[in-house]
Amino acid sequence: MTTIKVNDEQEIINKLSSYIQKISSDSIHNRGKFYVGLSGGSVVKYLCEGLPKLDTDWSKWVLAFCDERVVPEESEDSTFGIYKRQLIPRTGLKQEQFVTIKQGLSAEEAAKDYADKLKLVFNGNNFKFDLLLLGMGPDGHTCSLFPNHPLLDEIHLNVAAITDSPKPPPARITLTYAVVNEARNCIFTIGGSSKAEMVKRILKNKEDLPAARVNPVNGSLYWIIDEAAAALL
Ligand SMILES: O=C1O[C@H](COP(=O)(O)O)[C@@H](O)[C@H](O)[C@H]1O
Repeated sequence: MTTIKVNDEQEIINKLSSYIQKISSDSIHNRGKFYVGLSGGSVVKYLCEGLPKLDTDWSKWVLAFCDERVVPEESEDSTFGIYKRQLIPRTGLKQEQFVTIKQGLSAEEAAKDYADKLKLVFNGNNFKFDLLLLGMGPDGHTCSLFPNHPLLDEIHLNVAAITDSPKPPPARITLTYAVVNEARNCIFTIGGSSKAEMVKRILKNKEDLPAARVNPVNGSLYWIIDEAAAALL
């Protein structure tokens, strides 16, 4: 694991962008495509500011979601909806390159449908992302994997439904650790003082919280943390 401390959120964006530039270029050069998993929350802002500056062949990108809220695409809570409005118009990306959840389904149905779509883009059940862009909530959750939730122990499903998310909205779908820990690269970006206590509990005290369970078996893990979030380390 590599921990990168930076001064502020602007430096998070700069550092994150340089990792994405390198990993996407290598993936496209070596395998012809770049498979990336996006998160919601604060990661959206970092990506919407950083990605438009990349020098890349956007047509080679395949974008999916580490988790998604089961809400209408027009809702402020829809992670894809935000990228659609704030990222697509500023890059060469097209909507068809995003693997999205189907509208109008229950969380259970949406998770199954999303897993089927991932099977198609990955040509099978081995969902090997080149890069997962992860956030962490102040409670230590990542994706929609929350502390003390039974989904933390899900070993059969690649994509799971959750209908009792402690953070609203309650209905979501999420990648499970079976997929997360198969990724070639995982990058957490953590900014702000509200995350400082949790950063300490995970990186210093080594507590077993959801974000701490991200540990790719054959991949690289990076935590990019700003000064405010790293204050208690
Ligand atoms: O609900 C969610 O929260 C996490 C963390 O969000 P943040 O705003 O604290 O960074 C996010 O990574 C996840 O994708 C989202 O659905």
